Amino acid sequence: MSLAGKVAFVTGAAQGLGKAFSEALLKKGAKVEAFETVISCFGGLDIMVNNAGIANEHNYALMVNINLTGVITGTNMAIDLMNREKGGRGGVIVNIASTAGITPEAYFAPIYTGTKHGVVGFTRCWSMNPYIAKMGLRFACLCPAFTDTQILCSTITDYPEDAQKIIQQVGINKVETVTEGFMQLVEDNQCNGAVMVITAQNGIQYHRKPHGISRM
Ligand SMILES: NC(=O)C1=CN([C@@H]2O[C@H](COP(=O)(O)OP(=O)(O)OC[C@H]3O[C@@H](n4cnc5c(N)ncnc54)[C@H](O)[C@@H]3O)[C@@H](O)[C@H]2O)C=CC1
Ligand SMILES: CCCCCC(=O)/C=C/[C@H]1C=CC(=O)[C@@H]1CCCCCCC(=O)O
Repeated sequence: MSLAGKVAFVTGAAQGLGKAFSEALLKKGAKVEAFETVISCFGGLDIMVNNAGIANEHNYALMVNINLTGVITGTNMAIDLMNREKGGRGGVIVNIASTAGITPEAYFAPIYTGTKHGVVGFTRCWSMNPYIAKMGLRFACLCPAFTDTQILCSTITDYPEDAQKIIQQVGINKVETVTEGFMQLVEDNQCNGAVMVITAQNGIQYHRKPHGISRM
């Protein structure tokens, strides 16, 4: 997908990965906008990134609301705006999960892990929907392991030694590597249903191979 002139919306773009994703999209010529103005200013939406998330095991209602309900709400709103059958231009929806959404390895974050499993399942399910080809939509899920942003300082302070052990085992991703993987998901038009895993040890890998929407 050429990104020149495309309109993107990234949730949680004030800092961390959301900010890096927005900057990478802008560099390629996309317009990164606030949701309220995408229709009035740019006539539509092409790229939706549900990125906002927190790590707070003490307030599970808030975390489920932001990490899972937020992704579902953002996806539903984007589908409405992007659906070709309803006058939209089609496009891609990228949901940001975590390796915690695939393999639970740390006992201290069961709720965070649950929300991210939800994001992976939700996104994969949409990618298999036979109607999305007509709607002109594709779906992908990005699952980074620990990455060098502020979220790392959150709830893991409750279990600093255990967290440190896991972090030492799996390492810490650079934001640049995660952004590179993210841009692959956005730019590859044939990529639907990808679940991309990014670790410091193994770099960018696909947990589930993408399938082209044309073959559905
Ligand atoms: N940094 C890491 O180790 C990893 C992060 N992730 C995921 O990546 C995503 C981005 O996180 P990071 O950039 O790392 O963390 P971060 O803490 O730097 O950024 C999170 C962003 O989400 C926004 N946000 C939080 N609650 C919000 C709300 N209610 N409404 C709107 N925005 C809200 C914040 O303002 C912030 O801009 C999250 O979904 C996180 O779970 C996934 C795997 C690893
Ligand atoms: C190997 C796990 C990588 C998890 C990457 C991630 O999303 C990290 C987020 C953490 C930042 C602060 C936290 O409290 C978050 C969760 C910490 C551990 C999650 C591990 C889940 C698991 O793999 O069991």
